[in-house]
Amino acid sequence: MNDRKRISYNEVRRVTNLIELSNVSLKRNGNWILKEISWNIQKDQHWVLYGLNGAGKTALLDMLCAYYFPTEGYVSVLGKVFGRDYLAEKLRQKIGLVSSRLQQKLYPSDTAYQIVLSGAFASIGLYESPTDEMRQKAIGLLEELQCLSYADRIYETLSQGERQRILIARALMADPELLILDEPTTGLDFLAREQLLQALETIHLRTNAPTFLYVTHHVEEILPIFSHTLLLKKGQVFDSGLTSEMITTEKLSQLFECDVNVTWKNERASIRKRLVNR
Ligand SMILES: Nc1ncnc2c1ncn2[C@@H]1O[C@H](COP(=O)(O)OP(=O)(O)OP(=O)(O)O)[C@@H](O)[C@H]1O
Repeated sequence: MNDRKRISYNEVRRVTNLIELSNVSLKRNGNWILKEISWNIQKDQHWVLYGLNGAGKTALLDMLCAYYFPTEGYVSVLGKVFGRDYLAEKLRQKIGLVSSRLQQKLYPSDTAYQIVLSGAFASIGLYESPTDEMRQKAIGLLEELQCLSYADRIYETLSQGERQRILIARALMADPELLILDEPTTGLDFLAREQLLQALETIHLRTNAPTFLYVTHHVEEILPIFSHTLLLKKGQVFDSGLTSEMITTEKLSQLFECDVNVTWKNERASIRKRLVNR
């Protein structure tokens, strides 16, 4: 008799799903901020989380990083089931996070190099002695992201574009399985924005590239590498699926409840509000 362990469909599904949310709702201070969110992210997919101000993007990210626990529903991130497995710290070490909120927590007097190195320990500030291997890796990342020329500069003296690159290098120090970029182009001019997006395309080509989750309210930032998009509206999933099917004139006009025109050129989208004929 074959007594090999039978692998159930659910087990297989949970191995390929990097993130799985099923009917997730979140209540804060008496308000439902997220309502019945169901969302699966598989290892070979790169997602955009798209929604207007106040849609619930930050709340959703905070949940994925185990800062919030769902009021209702099932959440599994990188194989850790919320409520069953011990989470928070260990999980966050496997998630690279680039966000303006993280930027505010960093010590502004640290050098860019120190901030990148601190990513190896997932710490704010550098309290442990980095190994030679970590130092080499940090230098390699600074080189890859074209930040070597300002590696010894104090972080607060860097431009916003330079800071974001440093944060990406820091996030990659721990070889994350998931890289969350929360509106990483805020405050960047269009050239700095394009340079940052180009850096993401380069990271995507690495052999151990993480899965991307890119949060934005600008369709112009959606790169061809972002295969899937979730449209979030008022704390609920408006729709989700292939980016080419989500970022369309029809879909976004419904999402915004106003007539917009979405055009695609060279695999990049742009959006305009449709003018009313006078
Ligand atoms: N702790 C809280 N208590 C009550 N309401 C909250 C709390 N946190 C967030 N909210 C509300 O939930 C809604 C979603 O907020 P969230 O910050 O997640 O939106 P967002 O999509 O990230 O917006 P933005 O693009 O402007 O950053 C907002 O109306 C916000 O006021």
